[in-house]
Amino acid sequence: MSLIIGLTGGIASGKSTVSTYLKQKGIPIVDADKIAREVVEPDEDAYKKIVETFGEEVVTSDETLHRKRLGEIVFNDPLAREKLNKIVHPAVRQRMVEEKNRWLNEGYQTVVLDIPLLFESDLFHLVDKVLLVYVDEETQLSRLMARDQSTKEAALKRIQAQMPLKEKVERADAIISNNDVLEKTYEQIEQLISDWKICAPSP
Ligand SMILES: CC(C)(COP(=O)(O)OP(=O)(O)OC[C@H]1O[C@@H](n2cnc3c(N)ncnc32)[C@H](O)[C@@H]1O)[C@@H](O)C(=O)NCCC(=O)NCCS
Ligand SMILES: Nc1ncnc2c1ncn2[C@@H]1O[C@H](COP(=O)(O)OP(=O)(O)OP(=O)(O)O)[C@@H](O)[C@H]1O
Repeated sequence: MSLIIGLTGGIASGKSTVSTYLKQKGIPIVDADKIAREVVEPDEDAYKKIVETFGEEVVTSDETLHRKRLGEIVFNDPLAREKLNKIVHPAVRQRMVEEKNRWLNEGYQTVVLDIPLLFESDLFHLVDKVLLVYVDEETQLSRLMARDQSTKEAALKRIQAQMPLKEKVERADAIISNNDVLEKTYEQIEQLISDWKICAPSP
């Protein structure tokens, strides 16, 4: 029996921290953020649509996407964000499913789909269980500002582009609280591996 886990949370809640730990245990991770970068490389359809929609100002001198500039546009304008999501999300979903199926075909029984917008994009049908990484609002804001070297205003805009973490809590199958030191987070992951009988070893 396979187990597909949807790993989610808010921005800077600690999804990568959890997925990195699980990866070290030999569990395959399908990373939506990574795929979202791949599908907007210059030779991809999504790239062309983004440039048509947002103009040359979102392209750098080496023809790659100017992520900072595009981020400034879409995190300040819900309609622009909706347009970008409509271009990028279908391609991301398709590649996530392909990647997950490849791991299953190789004989892995547990695959983790790391999807920041699992709730917002209603992607429950892709997973068997939802694992939420939780932090309180203050911690989320300070970690986001520190990691991205961003202002409070910019960080809040990004947080507010997502469903509040407190609402996500109610719909998750399990929650990892990442407010404390990393050691405490790792302990909770170990407990979850045991509770959900997660099969770590490669086939
Ligand atoms: C706007 C973009 C260019 C900004 O790039 P940047 O390098 O600054 O951020 P990065 O991609 O690393 O995303 C960081 C985090 O922002 C949040 N985020 C990204 N896109 C969105 C979005 N459309 N809505 C809400 N939150 C988002 C996620 O929590 C993500 O983990 C980029 O985020 C993007 O292309 N977003 C659209 C695709 C998308 O929704 N990706 C998220 C998962 S599929
Ligand atoms: N328990 C912790 N204690 C201190 N710092 C932490 C802890 N967990 C994560 N961090 C830091 O907080 C930041 C956000 O963590 P991480 O990148 O894992 O979040 P994320 O949910 O994957 O973010 P994103 O949504 O942007 O992809 C990082 O700089 C990370 O090093």
